[in-house]
Amino acid sequence: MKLMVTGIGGVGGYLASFLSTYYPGQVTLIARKARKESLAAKGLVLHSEYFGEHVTHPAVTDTPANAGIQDVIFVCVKNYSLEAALKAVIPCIGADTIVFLIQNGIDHAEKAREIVPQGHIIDAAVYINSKYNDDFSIEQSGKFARIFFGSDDADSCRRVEEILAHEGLRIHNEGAAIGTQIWIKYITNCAFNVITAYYEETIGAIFARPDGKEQFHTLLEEATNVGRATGIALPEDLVETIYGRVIAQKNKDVYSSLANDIMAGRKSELDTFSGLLVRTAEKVHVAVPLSAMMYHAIAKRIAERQQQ
Ligand SMILES: NC(=O)C1=CN([C@@H]2O[C@H](COP(=O)(O)OP(=O)(O)OC[C@H]3O[C@@H](n4cnc5c(N)ncnc54)[C@H](OP(=O)(O)O)[C@@H]3O)[C@@H](O)[C@H]2O)C=CC1
Ligand SMILES: CC(C)(CO)C(=O)C(=O)O
Repeated sequence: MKLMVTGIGGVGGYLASFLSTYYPGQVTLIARKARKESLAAKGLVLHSEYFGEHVTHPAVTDTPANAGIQDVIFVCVKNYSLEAALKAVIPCIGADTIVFLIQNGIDHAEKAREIVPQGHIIDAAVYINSKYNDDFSIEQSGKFARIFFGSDDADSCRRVEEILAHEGLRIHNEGAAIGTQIWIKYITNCAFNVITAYYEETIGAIFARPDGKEQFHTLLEEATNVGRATGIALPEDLVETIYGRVIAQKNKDVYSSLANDIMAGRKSELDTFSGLLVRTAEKVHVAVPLSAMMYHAIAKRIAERQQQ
């Protein structure tokens, strides 16, 4: 079997370590420059609270075409890198190749369909806290790594389910109903990622603010209202379910991928979250005042920092 992972950061690094543990000799990583050199020289190093310590040695290349047609390509880049990453792996996509997308957001599958000439696209929503370190090792914190995935192609979903059914990942094959999970994750991100980026504080510190929990709840409500207005089927008690889950979360000493990127001065997925939410809200005539306020405030802060 030929498995490829492109985007060897927090999420892709974890998944690549998981895959190369169970499928040694069958995994190729797509990485560039210093990351590629490091992965080739030292292997892929994972420090994971959930999966343990692993050093694996999958093949690494910055020239995907050399790896040939793949069975599954896991695309783990940020939303804004999707187009470039997909175009680079087109030579590896045959008629039967599964292109498994792991991005936060709601528009990446549609974008991917326009780029990928053949094969089968599977969309996924991942719940994990993982990042890459300066030495390109991967650090996963928390006792969970969960993936919901699906598409209307049941055969491809079953093939991926068989590949991923191992300790170190909790998997949920949602089939054609994946859109609901994509929106549930998106709503979570439009609250969790945006509020941690707005305050540049951990979710625990935000909940200790007098209005922190209420603001988090309002962000969930706003995003849920937008989702429903677009016609997506969402559970009746969704806001309370997500709110309750995050309130009950044991480790609250965490930011989000968005907050981490903004605080580190890196390019971010702000537009993927509140930017797109605010634009969609306008189209479907739903008021999202808190999301809009936080979006504009964060965007302004990023622009000001870039000018300094
Ligand atoms: N991190 C987390 O805990 C979570 C992240 N997510 C989502 O998962 C997705 C991935 O996030 P995350 O893993 O954090 O991202 P990272 O920034 O950690 O990693 C992205 C990786 O993609 C690489 N990359 C960028 N462009 C290309 C390209 N054209 N070809 C090949 N590789 C490329 C980058 O390498 P380079 O240095 O070469 O640019 C980097 O290694 C995002 O949509 C995020 O929102 C979801 C849940 C949790
Ligand atoms: C929900 C959360 C915070 C962790 O899975 C996330 O998706 C992110 O950090 O991007």
